[in-house]
Amino acid sequence: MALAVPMALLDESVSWRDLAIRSIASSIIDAPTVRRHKLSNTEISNQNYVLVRVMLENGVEGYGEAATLGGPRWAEESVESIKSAIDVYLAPVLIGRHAASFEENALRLSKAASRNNAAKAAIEAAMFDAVGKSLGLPVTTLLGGAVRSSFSIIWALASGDAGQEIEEAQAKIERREHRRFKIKIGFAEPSVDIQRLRKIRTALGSDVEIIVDVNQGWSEATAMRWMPAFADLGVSLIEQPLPAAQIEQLGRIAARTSIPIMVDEAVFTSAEIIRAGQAGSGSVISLKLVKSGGLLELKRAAAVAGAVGMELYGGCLLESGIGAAAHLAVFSTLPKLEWGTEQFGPKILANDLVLEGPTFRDFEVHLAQGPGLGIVLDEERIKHMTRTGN
Ligand SMILES: O=C(O)C[C@H]1C=CC(=O)O1
Ligand SMILES: [Mn+2]
Repeated sequence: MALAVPMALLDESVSWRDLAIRSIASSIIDAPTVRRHKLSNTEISNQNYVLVRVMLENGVEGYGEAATLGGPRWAEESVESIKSAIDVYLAPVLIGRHAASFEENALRLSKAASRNNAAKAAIEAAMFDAVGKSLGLPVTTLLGGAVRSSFSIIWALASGDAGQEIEEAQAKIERREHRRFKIKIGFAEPSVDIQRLRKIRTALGSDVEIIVDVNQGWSEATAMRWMPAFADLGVSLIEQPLPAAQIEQLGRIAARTSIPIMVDEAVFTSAEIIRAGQAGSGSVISLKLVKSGGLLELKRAAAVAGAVGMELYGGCLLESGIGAAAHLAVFSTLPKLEWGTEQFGPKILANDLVLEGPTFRDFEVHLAQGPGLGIVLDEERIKHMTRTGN
């Protein structure tokens, strides 16, 4: 099939050849976190990413990042599987192709490998970054234009130690960084989680927003028994209480609770979003690049979710400033984003991977500025954190 030349390239200063993909390189990064982060099914004190570098014929390099959480635990992809999917199956189908043919490139990626969403999203983010930098345009412009440049930003409390979590939350409020909190639960009995939450609620007061993420840790029976106690503590949202596959069961508990349910691990594809919508499984959806498999697909997921009546929440998988910039670029173009975002990942890292990227102030995260994703990598730090020997 002949490749169409995008209109922007009729500007003779950037030729078709300039935007051809010369190389795609991937590397594994192990980045320590400032503290232990616990989920119902795993815990980390090191975040693992695959950093993707797409080099164009004009010498411009774009960056993307695939995040994981606890190896192949949060989802089936691990940094090792992502790197080999990119190197062996995905990169080869894009070399020499036009980087700005985003839809066609996404089709080629989906023909080369099914799912592998984190890997595909990282490559697509890097292509957007490289093309944006080449054209002198922010990625948001390539995605249809931003309707917001800053977002209300949620922080996750996840050490499991109420005293530590209260101190951490109070410091975040004091520094005007966060006043909305998502608390990870489900690694202890609900009665223990309730005690922990009660301490946090008492210390922080009733004005502070509290969301809980169970990460699939409960059964339907446990949820039915304990959700009223969480409602009494003023929890505003319960994320993924049941195992991902239990869409109908989730629908049954959603119908019985006064707390909105957010679907996370249960919905990756648009078809899954529609199924969840039909089953009434949740009234809010967490949007993530590792689930959608690309920036354009995330926009479609948001539209489908909106059409089945779900409100939108800008999710994360503890991305660094690289992945956060890509998420915020897409989130900024969504007509609605009712719940703001939890793209706090750069702040959970002992050292972020970027020198310039999204910034955090006044309880908001602000879009990175400049062409492409607006990020500048901290190459020195990245060199230290790059895994060698693979
Ligand atoms: O939402 C998840 O399940 C994954 C992740 C995002 C924030 C956090 O604390 O954990
Ligand atoms: Mn979640």
